[in-house]
Formats: sequence, structure tokens, C-alpha cells
Amino acid sequence: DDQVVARHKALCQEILRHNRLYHRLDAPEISDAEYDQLFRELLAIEEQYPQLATPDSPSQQVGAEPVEKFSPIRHAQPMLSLRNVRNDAELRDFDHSLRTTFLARESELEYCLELKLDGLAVELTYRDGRLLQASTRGDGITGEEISENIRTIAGLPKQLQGDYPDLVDIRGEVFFDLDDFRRLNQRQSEAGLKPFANPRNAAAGSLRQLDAAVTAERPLRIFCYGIGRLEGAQPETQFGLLEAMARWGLPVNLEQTRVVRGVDAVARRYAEILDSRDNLPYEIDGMVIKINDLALQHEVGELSRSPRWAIAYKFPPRQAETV
Ligand SMILES: Cc1ccc2cc(C(N)=O)cc(O)c2n1
Repeated sequence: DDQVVARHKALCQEILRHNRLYHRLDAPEISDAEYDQLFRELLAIEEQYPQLATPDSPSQQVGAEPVEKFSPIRHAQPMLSLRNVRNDAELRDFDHSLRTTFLARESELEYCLELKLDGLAVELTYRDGRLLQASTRGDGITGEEISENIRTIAGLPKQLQGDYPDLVDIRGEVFFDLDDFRRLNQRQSEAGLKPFANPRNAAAGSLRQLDAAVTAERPLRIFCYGIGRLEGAQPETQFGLLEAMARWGLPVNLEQTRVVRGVDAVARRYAEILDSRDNLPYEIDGMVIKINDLALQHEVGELSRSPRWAIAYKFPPRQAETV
């Protein structure tokens, strides 16, 4: 009767709307349990009134659903996380422990200093200069396969150029420019959708979209900062590695990177960045400090989950916005 037909129509609309929100915008408004309840009610009505199970009913499209999740990718070399220091005293401990314990050198160490982008870490595997696959960091050992989505990032070359290696795992941070982030949230609100809490969540949400067409509408950026496997000539220093990646055509934040000697110069650069971070077009949450000489990095080695030769010097949490 009319009431059943009306209920069936309402269920179809609600279910199709949820599919769009969930699969295309990664912003569901009802829980999976509520969604399942709607679907069960729809199937019950169509069991009683088979004529309602028309081709455009959600019940006829099951199976056509895009993949519910990403396939797992095991990183050939684990993607290590960075330990943190939060003040100059801890920074000096880090430097002192390196110079005395591991390198038995009292002389000053040379460090490569980068901005620490507040985004999502990814790994890009290039074979013969072409992007073979891309994955999120995940737990450092296994990530999610997101090659389709990564390919939508403007500025990321499909083909490396120059003296690129036969095979290289590039590590980088995917992020949003602040202006693009604000515009995206404007669009979210206009579409009656939940805005993203911060640029990092927006980058993660945009990159982990099941539908790459949605990712393509998101102006994601990437800065490459390191490598895993590299079959080819090894650069001598961290800065040299960054220059090589830039030469191959990869986006690298070279002009914001410094090589300095001694911990005092590290502290000075940190103060400089902390002071000027609000002028940057993207969010950073600190500075990355790495021993510049790659042979020394290998000599110093790694802890279970983090390099011994690197540290993140984090900024203090932002003061609550003064109203
Ligand atoms: C080894 C390592 C791990 C995480 C990193 C993260 C960033 C970053 N978020 O910018 C930069 C780096 O050079 C990193 N380096």
C-alpha cells in the first residue's frame, strides 16, 4: 500500500545518501549499525513486495560497492618514527649523548635541519623512474595501498628525471596548504558536512578516500624527506639526498632546510623557525634534526622504533586562540 511504498522510497534515499557520504566524503553521519538496520528493513519490505526491488534499489547494487578498505602494503624497510625533545636542555643531551657515547668525538657534529610538516607520512616506490606503488606509513611496518590517490597530487612526477636510481623508496609528508584547507572546510560546511578539525586530519581523510576522484578534488601537497631502499649511487649526506630527490623532480622543501655545525647553531635555527612559523603557508609542529653525514648515521644506528641519529624538536602547543 502507499505507506509501504513511501517508507521504501525514504529508505532508498537515506541509504544512497549514506553511501555517498561514507564512500565519497569519508564523513558518514550514521553509524554502521544504524545503516545495517535501514538495509535490513529495506530487504524485509522487498521480500514482502518483490515488485519494489527495482534495479535502482540499493538492494540490487550490493557488491557494486567500492572496496571497503585498502590492501595492506609491507614496507621493504620499516618507516621509523622520530623521538622528540621539547627544550634546549633535552636538545643538548641528544647532541652530547651522540658525541660522547657513539662517536667518541668531542668535536661538533654537523646537522641537517628541516621543518617538520604536520601531515601524513607516505612511501612512494619508484622503479625505473616510474611510480610503482604508494602507501601510508600505517604502523611503520605495514601501511595501506593508496597509489591511485597519490597520483592525484599535483607536483608529484609520474616519471623521475635526471640521474634517478633503478629502484628507490621515497618517504614524504602529505599535507594541505592552510588556504586550501580553509577553502575545503568552507565547501564541507556549504555541503552540510562536518568540517575537518585541522589540516593533518584533512590530508589523512583526503588521502585515505576509497574514491580517488574525491582525492583529485583535494589540492594535496607533498614534501619528500627521506628514502628506504635505494638501488644506485648513495649520496654522502642527508642534505645531498634532499638535493638528489629535488634533481629527480620530487618536491623537496630545500629552501627551508639548513646544514649547521654544533648544537648552538641548531638551537638558533629552532628559535628562528618558531618565531616565523606563522608566516608559513602550511602547518609545522617542530624541526627535524638529523646527523648530516650518512656514514655517521649508519654508525650510530637505530633504536627499535626510531633512528638514534635523528630527533624532532617539537614546538610548545599553540596558546589557545585569544578570543
Ligand atoms: C626519519 C624521519 C621520520 C619522520 C620524518 C617526518 C618529517 C616531517 N613530518 O616533515 C620529516 C623527516 O625528515 C622525517 N624523517
